[in-house]
Amino acid sequence: MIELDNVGYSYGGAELYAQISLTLTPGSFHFLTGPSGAGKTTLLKLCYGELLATTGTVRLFGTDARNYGRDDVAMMRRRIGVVHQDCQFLDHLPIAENIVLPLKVAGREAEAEANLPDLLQWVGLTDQAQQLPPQLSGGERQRAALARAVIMSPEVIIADEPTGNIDWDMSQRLLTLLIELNKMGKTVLVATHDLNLIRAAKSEVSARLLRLKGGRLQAGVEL
Ligand SMILES: Nc1ncnc2c1ncn2[C@@H]1O[C@H](COP(=O)(O)OP(=O)(O)OP(=O)(O)O)[C@@H](O)[C@H]1O
Repeated sequence: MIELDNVGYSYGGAELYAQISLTLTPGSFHFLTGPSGAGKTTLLKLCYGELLATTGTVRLFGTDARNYGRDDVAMMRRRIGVVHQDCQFLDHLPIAENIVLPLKVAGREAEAEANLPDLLQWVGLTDQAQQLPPQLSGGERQRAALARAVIMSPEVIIADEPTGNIDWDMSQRLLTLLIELNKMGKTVLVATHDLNLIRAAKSEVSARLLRLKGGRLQAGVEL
């Protein structure tokens, strides 16, 4: 469903990578690791169509990412839920409003009201629903960001360092949620520095480890 074929990317200077190939098949679970600055966030952005490859081809749901028009790109992005590194909430809106915002923007208010209680319960934030994002802990914010990412029922979940600033118990809780999503059939791609998290996942899910280093993507790396 997401396919990178000999992809290269440059922000204008030197090439960050050349000839990266990767296929995310439906229902797969991948961890993406590698040193800071290796280009993990950039690679994720290529995978959800936020950036276009400088060379090579990215196919999203069978279509070359370059061929998505403005309307199609909005539709395509609803099929991919993204948990951003910094969560990107609107701080003046209660967390519940932030979570349902994508559905409301899509004009699906009734669905937003109907789905919210179950979703809040799933991420364990029922009691925090009316709090503003700055009032939540790091772990709560990440779980809220995951709830927002899944509210449109996407087929793919992409998470960028979802456990970056949270403690181990919270990290494991978030990992459990990601594994549950994968067991429901969602395709999951998680960028992380946290090798303990990857080790913890190994006994729970059949995950593939990708390592980005020196402009190369190694697949199936052992820890
Ligand atoms: N918008 C941008 N313009 C120019 N250079 C950028 C931009 N975004 C990222 N870079 C550079 O591209 C390289 C890769 O950045 P990226 O954020 O993808 O790495 P990363 O592996 O996710 O790093 P980290 O683990 O620290 O989050 C870095 O050298 C970064 O400075």
